[in-house]
Amino acid sequence: MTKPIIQFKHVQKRFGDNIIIPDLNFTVNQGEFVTILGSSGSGKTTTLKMINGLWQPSAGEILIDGQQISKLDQVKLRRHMGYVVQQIGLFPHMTIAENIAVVPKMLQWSHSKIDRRVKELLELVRLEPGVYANRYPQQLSGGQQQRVGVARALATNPPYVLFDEPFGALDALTRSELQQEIKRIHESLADKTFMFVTHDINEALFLGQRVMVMHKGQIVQFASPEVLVRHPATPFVEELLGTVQQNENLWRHQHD
Ligand SMILES: Nc1ncnc2c1ncn2[C@@H]1O[C@H](COP(=O)(O)OP(=O)(O)OP(=O)(O)O)[C@@H](O)[C@H]1O
Repeated sequence: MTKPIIQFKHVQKRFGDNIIIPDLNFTVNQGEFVTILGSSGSGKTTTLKMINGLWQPSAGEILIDGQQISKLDQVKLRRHMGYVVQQIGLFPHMTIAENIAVVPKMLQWSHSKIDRRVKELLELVRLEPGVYANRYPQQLSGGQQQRVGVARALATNPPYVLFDEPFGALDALTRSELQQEIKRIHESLADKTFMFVTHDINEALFLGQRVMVMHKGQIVQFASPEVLVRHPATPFVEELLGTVQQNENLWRHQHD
């Protein structure tokens, strides 16, 4: 059965006089993998930041698991949401194991519980614990550091994980590997809700069970990849999909 887990009801966000998001309405169900796709400045990051309570909406309401976000304890809320960003933000003076263990330590988990969890997470993101646990971030490649970022976000087993362009700075091959990993991880963890911001349409279509297309602070289409490709709702979506086709044509042409 589908259970609404993140709901936006007439959400507006303004910075000063600037209305960035005029009236946002959507529902994400428990266990879904939703990608948010849109041009630069369309409000993707702002939407994610309102989900984890980093920013408050200027009007309207956001419900997390049926409860108004404004009434929830903000620290607890953030601990229930993993957050993975492009600038991973690993602490350079801490080992990989220590980086993953930051929040569990704050929550005063026992040493043995932390050790077990770190090992489990490193295995989940396919970094051999014996090799990587005691290394420092600068001894890892960009892709490996992103894997640590994912492990850290999952450390306390949060029901929601938010991703903000996590693979934006990686080369195409590493990016594609990590996309497959993140899809596998979502499938292997029952009932986790993933929301993933990207401006790469291929990434959005590959990862998302549904894709939310944003333009100028509004949702122009929120549908499965199949529906999006077959029935683009607006000329903007058509244009986005057209860029994929153009790239393919270019690639084919070059290899003819
Ligand atoms: N703290 C802020 N103060 C004022 N304006 C802001 C602030 N944060 C974001 N904005 C504006 O809000 C709009 C949406 O920004 P947001 O970061 O959500 O876009 P985005 O879709 O994530 O873009 P990108 O893909 O470039 O990261 C932009 O026009 C941005 O300039």
